[in-house]
Amino acid sequence: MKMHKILKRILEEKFYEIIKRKQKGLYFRPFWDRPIFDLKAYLEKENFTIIAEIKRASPLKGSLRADFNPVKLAESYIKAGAKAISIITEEFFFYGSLEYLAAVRVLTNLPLLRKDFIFDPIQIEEAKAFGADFVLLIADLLSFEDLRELYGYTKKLGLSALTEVHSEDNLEKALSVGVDVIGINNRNLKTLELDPDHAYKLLPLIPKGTPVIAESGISTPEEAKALKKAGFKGVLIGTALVKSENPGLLLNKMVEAL
Ligand SMILES: O=C(O)c1ccccc1NCC(=O)[C@H](O)[C@H](O)COP(=O)(O)O
Repeated sequence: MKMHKILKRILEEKFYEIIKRKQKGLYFRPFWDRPIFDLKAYLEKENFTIIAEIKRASPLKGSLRADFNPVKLAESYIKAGAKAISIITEEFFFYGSLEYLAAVRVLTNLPLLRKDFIFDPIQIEEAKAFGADFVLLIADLLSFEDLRELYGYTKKLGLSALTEVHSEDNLEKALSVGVDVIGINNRNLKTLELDPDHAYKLLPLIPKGTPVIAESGISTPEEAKALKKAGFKGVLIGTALVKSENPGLLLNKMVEAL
């Protein structure tokens, strides 16, 4: 789907308005000219990638941090050695924002993930306009046709996708679409229950050449190290970092432990 020029203009206007309001004194422009990003190649090049998440709240736990500041959090992640940053942009349940994505984009060239519930190609356009390098596509929430369309459109825009699965059926769906990076979510989106060992169970079902990221409920350096040893190419960590007294220190301990 090609973006209509009026829509593009609306997004640009919105972008400038937000930036002017929130980041006085700094110069920004939409990030349509970001280089093409290949998540699979990036994960293969890196030894192990910790994707540190900027997550203001969760539907179950509410606000995760009283002094939440996405820019400060991102700065501490960058300093601590994060290899990528995930920014939750969903507004109503996670209190996220596309503004956070744009604000982090200007801080770093690290790969940025727009983490949201993506159902429509326009959300992928937004992701690109606000500076993301890759988006989350949740196979458990999309039909085969929708996943194929959104995945294809993501690639067409020069972005990458982290395709998340929880169930074996949805893993098969993602593999038949031909996605190149899989995230296994330890959280069951039907029940919201967390099983920290779930990712280990699905890993053997994924072809060797497909990098796999373990997601949710990971909170210690030992857990990250064990996942690396088992063959995961990275982990996605939110709550444990955001709730930590010193997110940068905890992340650095994880990085050092690998
Ligand atoms: O985090 C939640 O409570 C949640 C509830 C419903 C749907 C999705 C949810 N989380 C989204 C995520 O995928 C996590 O933010 C991400 O995997 C990091 O997990 P964690 O380290 O456990 O915060």
